[in-house]
Amino acid sequence: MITAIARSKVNLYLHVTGKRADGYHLLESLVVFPELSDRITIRKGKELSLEVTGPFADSIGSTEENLVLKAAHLLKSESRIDAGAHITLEKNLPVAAGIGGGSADAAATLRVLNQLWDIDFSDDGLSRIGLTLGADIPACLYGKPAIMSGIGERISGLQKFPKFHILLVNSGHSVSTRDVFNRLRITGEVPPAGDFNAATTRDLFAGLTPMRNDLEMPAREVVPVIGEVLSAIREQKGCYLARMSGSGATCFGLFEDSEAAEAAVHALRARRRPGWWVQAAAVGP
Ligand SMILES: C[C@](O)(CO)[C@H](O)COP(=O)(O)OP(=O)(O)OC[C@H]1O[C@@H](n2ccc(N)nc2=O)[C@H](O)[C@@H]1O
Ligand SMILES: Nc1ncnc2c1ncn2[C@@H]1O[C@H](COP(=O)(O)OP(=O)(O)OP(=O)(O)O)[C@@H](O)[C@H]1O
Repeated sequence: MITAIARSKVNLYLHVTGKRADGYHLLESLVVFPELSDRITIRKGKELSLEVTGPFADSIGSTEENLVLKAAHLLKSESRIDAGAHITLEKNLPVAAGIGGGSADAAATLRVLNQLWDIDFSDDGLSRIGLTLGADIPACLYGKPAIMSGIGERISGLQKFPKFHILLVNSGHSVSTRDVFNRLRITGEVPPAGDFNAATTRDLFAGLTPMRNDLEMPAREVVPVIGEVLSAIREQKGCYLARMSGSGATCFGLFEDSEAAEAAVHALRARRRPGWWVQAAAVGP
């Protein structure tokens, strides 16, 4: 039996730099992986099966459509292996929330089954398979601070990266990534790429300030309450910057120390609207 954590993904900025002929968008994004995660447990078995538990188990669609099972079936066919597995997914992260939950789960499944089934695919091989299921899967397979580009397949790790704390707030409204990209109108200049091999937290936060998330405006058309969430985060003492992650609707605030981030969690939980999910976590190199 192998247990693996599937960490949330946050896009600290996300610039859309172009569009491919097939409709997929070219991106440049700094991704990090806060210590908030789903959990995958896999045991060897004859068939492939999945059980979903945890606070957000009921938010996912059918088991057959779960990215965990899709990843397992794909790995099985790509490796032509005759094996099964019993998989349990503890779903702790909100679904369709812009923090990569499904992609993180699929990435963890590929990694664990590659080991459990003795397949020995390389990281690049797993990444190529993962990309066919979701553009965020290569980044989630890498799992460390990185600049993501292309449609998500190009991952460039950062050599130096400081530690900080992140506040995550989701209003409970799920967002379709496809819908948000479809609403996007590409206009204006893309801010120049920064150097994010930052030694200090202050340098990192300062470098992020002129950046943006180009998906915020289209996501706010679908979920207007994102504006209220961002304001509520910005009001918190010690919050350096607030922004939306991925295609939304989860928004984040950046803090230098854990005390300020935890105080913000308490303050927001005390006054939150029903259904708001509020968490804080460390982010590190
Ligand atoms: C927004 C991000 O979360 C940023 O990290 C990702 O780009 C989205 O990754 P994902 O959820 O794994 O996305 P996918 O499941 O591959 O794609 C969902 C839909 O989003 C659109 N899509 C996705 C990624 C991308 N680079 N360009 C796109 O236009 C496509 O319409 C696609 O059909
Ligand atoms: N294991 C899974 N966890 C979450 N969602 C899943 C899973 N498997 C399939 N899905 C489906 O995938 C869709 C997107 O969910 P997910 O939570 O990955 O979105 P997201 O957080 O917006 O991801 P991203 O940040 O990569 O765009 C949902 O419609 C959900 O029903």
